[in-house]
Amino acid sequence: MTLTPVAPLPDHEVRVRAPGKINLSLRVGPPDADGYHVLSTVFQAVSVYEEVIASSSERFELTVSGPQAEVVPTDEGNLALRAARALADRVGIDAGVHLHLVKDVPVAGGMAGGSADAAAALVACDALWRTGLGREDLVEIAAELGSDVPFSLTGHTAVGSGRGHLLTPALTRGEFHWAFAVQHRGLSTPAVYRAFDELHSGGDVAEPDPEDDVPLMQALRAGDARALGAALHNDLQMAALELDPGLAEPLAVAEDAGALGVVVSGSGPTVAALARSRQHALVLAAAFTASGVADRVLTAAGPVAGARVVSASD
Ligand SMILES: C[C@@](CO)(OP(=O)(O)O)[C@H](O)COP(=O)(O)OP(=O)(O)OC[C@H]1O[C@@H](n2ccc(N)nc2=O)[C@H](O)[C@@H]1O
Ligand SMILES: Nc1ncnc2c1ncn2[C@@H]1O[C@H](COP(=O)(O)OP(=O)(O)O)[C@@H](O)[C@H]1O
Repeated sequence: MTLTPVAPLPDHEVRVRAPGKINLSLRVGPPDADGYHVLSTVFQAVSVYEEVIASSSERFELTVSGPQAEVVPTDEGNLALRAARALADRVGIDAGVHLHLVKDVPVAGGMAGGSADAAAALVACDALWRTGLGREDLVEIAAELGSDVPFSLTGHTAVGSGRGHLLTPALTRGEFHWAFAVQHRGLSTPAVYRAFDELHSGGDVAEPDPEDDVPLMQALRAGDARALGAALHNDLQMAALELDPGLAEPLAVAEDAGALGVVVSGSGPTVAALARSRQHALVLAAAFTASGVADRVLTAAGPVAGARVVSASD
């Protein structure tokens, strides 16, 4: 494809918001030749947001603010910067960008904050540089950046297969309300997958079967929070608990406080508790706070949309 990008306008700025996610179900199969695991997962985007502000610059630059800004890499390891470079390479644009990340999604928390930043950077730079690419092109670049990045673009609720990057939208009714117990200590995603492999070194891992999530999909379609709570599932939870045994505490606190269901989010260590209502989510959050089992406590609702432009100035 030959594209002739228009030079970015000076002082042009684009703001994009992208959500964090939880895995309502995460079923993990054996690793493939590259060490990646075949997944069957159900993602839900929740109303905890990253904001990426992209502005014209001759260089690729990045600044970060938010509750854990000091632990976020600002060099080439930052997924948002990698996303901007990947898009520039794809369209052959000879320009840089300044990205400012306003982070709210927990860092290394299993809620895909870095993926949200990458998706937001793609959408922001696409608008800034007026690349003319289609949505499918952005999804393709997203999948090269990380397994969770396509979902951060898409949002809502979706079934993920392959490495988690092949998405099918899921039907849902109404809103679900969540409380999150966040740990600043974080967990490394590759380390949790390695711990999963060690726990299953006897070779007892089968290909994940989406049929196992039929009750969960029915609960989503019916908007039945109680049935959803009973169907939450995470094959990585035991591995996360092995690496961070302290996670048993927020899991127990949420159960004692009457959560409809409680699960480690993705590779953890964030613990997600499903509430009956917005009000009940505040009750669960108060239980997390009062028991001192979290460094930070959040409430949110889902599903919400994926990465979207919120404002653009010419
Ligand atoms: C566990 C999950 C569940 O949604 O999310 P997080 O908890 O990280 O948010 C994902 O599978 C994480 O996706 P993401 O964080 O994008 O992973 P990637 O950058 O693609 O890969 C990071 C590392 O995770 C492992 N990995 C990732 C995906 C996958 N299907 N199998 C894997 O084994 C590999 O060790 C890989 O080197
Ligand atoms: N934009 C970013 N925000 C946060 N972490 C990032 C970013 N880019 C790269 N990283 C690195 O990726 C790691 C995991 O990122 P994150 O997406 O927050 O967690 P998770 O994969 O658990 O959902 C971080 O510990 C950090 O070293």
